[in-house]
Amino acid sequence: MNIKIVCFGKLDKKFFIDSFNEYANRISKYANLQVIELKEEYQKEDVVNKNINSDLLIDKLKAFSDHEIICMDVSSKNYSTEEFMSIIENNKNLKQAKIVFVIGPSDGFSDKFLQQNYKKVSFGNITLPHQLFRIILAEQIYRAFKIMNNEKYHK
Ligand SMILES: C[S@@+](CC[C@H](N)C(=O)[O-])C[C@H]1O[C@@H](n2cnc3c(N)ncnc32)[C@H](O)[C@@H]1O
Repeated sequence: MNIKIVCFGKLDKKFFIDSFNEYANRISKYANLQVIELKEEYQKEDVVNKNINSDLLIDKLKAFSDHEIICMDVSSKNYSTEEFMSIIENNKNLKQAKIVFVIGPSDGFSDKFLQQNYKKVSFGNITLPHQLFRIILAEQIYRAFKIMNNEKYHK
């Protein structure tokens, strides 16, 4: 299975980098994981930044039209760990299993972006910083594989 995480900016603290690498290593037993980091516009007005960053994402995601695109969005439907796992599990059975998870920029997504036909997933009604969220997403992907493979981890 091929899994991509499209996100903004680089992890800028050692503890973020180490934590993400830990889960990325664990995931590598089950899937090819690739992180695509986009350059975030943050120097203009918030609404302008949001539109520029969201338009960049829409453009980038055109290259992944053969992937299932999952947009991580705080305000969308809440997914339990098991529901999240089902998304990955459903893809696992496809011949060409390709998933892209999208983490938004610090100002979130524009209305235009949210109107695109992407599946949207929330991990709950708390807003996490995008760097920390990258680690939590990686942990949930790893957890999903452990559950799918009936391996001891999830409690
Ligand atoms: C700092 S948050 C953006 C906050 C922005 N005000 C919003 O409402 O989207 C950056 C990104 O992290 C991800 N994120 C943070 N918390 C999340 C959650 N609870 N569920 C899903 N995604 C989350 C989303 O992809 C979000 O676009």
